[in-house]
Amino acid sequence: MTSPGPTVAVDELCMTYRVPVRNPGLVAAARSLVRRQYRDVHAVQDISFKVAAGEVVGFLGRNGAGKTTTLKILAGILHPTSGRVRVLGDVPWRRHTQYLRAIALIRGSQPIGDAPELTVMDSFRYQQVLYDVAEADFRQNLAELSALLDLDVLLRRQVRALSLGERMRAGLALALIYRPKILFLDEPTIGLDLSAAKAVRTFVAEYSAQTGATVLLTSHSMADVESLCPRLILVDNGAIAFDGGRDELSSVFAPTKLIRVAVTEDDADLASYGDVLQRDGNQWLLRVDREVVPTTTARILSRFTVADLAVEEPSLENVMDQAYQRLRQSPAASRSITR
Ligand SMILES: Nc1ncnc2c1ncn2[C@@H]1O[C@H](COP(=O)(O)OP(=O)(O)OP(=O)(O)O)[C@@H](O)[C@H]1O
Repeated sequence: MTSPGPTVAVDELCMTYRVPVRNPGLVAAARSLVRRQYRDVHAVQDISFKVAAGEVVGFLGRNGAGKTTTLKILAGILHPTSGRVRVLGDVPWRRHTQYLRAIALIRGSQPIGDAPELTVMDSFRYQQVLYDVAEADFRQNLAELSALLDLDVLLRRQVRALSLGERMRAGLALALIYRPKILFLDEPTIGLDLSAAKAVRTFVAEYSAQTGATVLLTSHSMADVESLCPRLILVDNGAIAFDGGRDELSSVFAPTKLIRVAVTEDDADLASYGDVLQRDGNQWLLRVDREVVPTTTARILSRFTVADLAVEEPSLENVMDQAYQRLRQSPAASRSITR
């Protein structure tokens, strides 16, 4: 398989689901037997983006934005309604064996396969056969993954008896035993406790750094996004609302910064320098428009005796909250529901 150009190239991708609709009640149920009505849900509308080899990209958006649908198309599970996609130079939904052996889709909601009666070790052996992993590679990969994900204690247990966090650890290792070049991670830390989520993040970062794997990650956890993704693609109503770096996202969607300042004067009043978010004695937390930060700090420094001053970016959570509020008022694309 050759891979000319970007690792992932998505061009004008659209996906429409046709879903049956009916009014509640017995009469409507009987009527729907004779004449079924449908509506179209445009889950993905004209999405285009590229991802280079080794990039770790956060694919973000509100509930129902179209993230999982896009990842399923990239992973070859869904055939899109229209558009062009190349991943590693291949068309995902053709499901070439070579392609399926180069990618992994890992879903936090269903981290492990369909055979809960197998032990974890049997699941690994099954995966080895399925993905044609040579015995020596299998042993080496399993040893490395076991050490990183603390799997030894799980290998002889039945999949059905694992907790969610244990399933996620085992699921990640199962997906990576064949060393995929691309990871599609759909909410990999959903439902995990703090330390389990941190372990998954650390592991994903190490895997991509060690192997140069490309990662496309959806998550509602800003801790995941913050620690893993230098680049963010924000989708809304099935369309791309933003594609760029974290700082750029802040400047687009959060037009303010925070100035944290401590002055020595007891009677100082800084209320006229910005919105006062907090005041604790001589310490003030002010919110000011981004473009006036330099002049505001200069004015504060010249007017007061400043003991400490720091300019802070709003947290990613805050930026995303502002982005979602903005998109709620003016969606990136208005999803048309046709009947
Ligand atoms: N199999 C399906 N049949 C019909 N509609 C679907 C199907 N799967 C998803 N949808 C609809 O497509 C839209 C996008 O769904 P998708 O699961 O891609 O969103 P998401 O961004 O992953 O959301 P979340 O953050 O809640 O997981 C939603 O309106 C959803 O209801």
